[in-house]
Amino acid sequence: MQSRGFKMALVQMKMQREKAKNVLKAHKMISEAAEAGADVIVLPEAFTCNYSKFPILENAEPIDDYETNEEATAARMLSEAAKEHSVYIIGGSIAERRDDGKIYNSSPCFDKEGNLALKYTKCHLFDVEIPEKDIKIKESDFYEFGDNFGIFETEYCKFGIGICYDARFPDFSQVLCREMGAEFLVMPAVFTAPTGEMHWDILRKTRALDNQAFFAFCSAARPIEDPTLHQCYGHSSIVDPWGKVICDSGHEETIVYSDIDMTIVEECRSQIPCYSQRRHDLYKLDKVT
Ligand SMILES: NC(=O)CC(=O)C(=O)O
Repeated sequence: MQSRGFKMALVQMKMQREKAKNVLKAHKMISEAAEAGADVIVLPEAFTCNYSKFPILENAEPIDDYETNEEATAARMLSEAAKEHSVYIIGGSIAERRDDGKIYNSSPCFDKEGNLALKYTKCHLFDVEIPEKDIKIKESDFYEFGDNFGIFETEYCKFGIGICYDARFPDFSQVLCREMGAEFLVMPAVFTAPTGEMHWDILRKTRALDNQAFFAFCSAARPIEDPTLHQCYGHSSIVDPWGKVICDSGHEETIVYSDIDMTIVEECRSQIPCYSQRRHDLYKLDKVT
């Protein structure tokens, strides 16, 4: 019998420039969350470095052979922490260097035995220019595009994984939920503060509502005291399938917890039966891979 209740922790850590310090801090915060009773622990996007071009390249590491490759310090820490505390870890994201020498933005997810159960690679890269907000970012200058979907199966539910900008693509989330059975979307993120101000709240609610699923954003904390670092929005949060925000962290370094009851998904989908009332005689989702 599937267990439908669990505690989720969103680790909103403040990153520094040095990878080793970030890995150490992530381990400490994971341990704190596990000791507080969390069953599923989520980290932010790019938690090994402050989100910007040069630290990302310098801090890249392999993921697949994390058990034997000495360079895989972050992935190995996540695996060991998952096993040590017997928790699921959705490992934010790590700049992943593959054998071809190219860098990907990948989210490694570990089961309670510390096995790498999923590696999802960000498939929508944030290439945008908004002059009025002084934002010019071209992630595709330093990351390659991913091409897989991320379903992380646990005894609680299937989690659908996306990273940051992925949240802006409704059909991506719909494929995860409607085609692949995810009931809980989890997106590690470091939205810019101005774009977060404009869209974070709308996006977290609409992705939950249009899939009648739980939705979590896990951000880094905003390093206000050092303007040379990436100023992300913060506000790690969870929205339930009815569109209600059930926790929100603000922008300081913290861990936010929520007790999740997955039966709300069935309740919501049966009371407002959008799933069964879709007009597939008129339109369909087009999943191509
Ligand atoms: N940084 C991102 O990937 C996305 C973001 O900041 C936004 O969509 O806004």
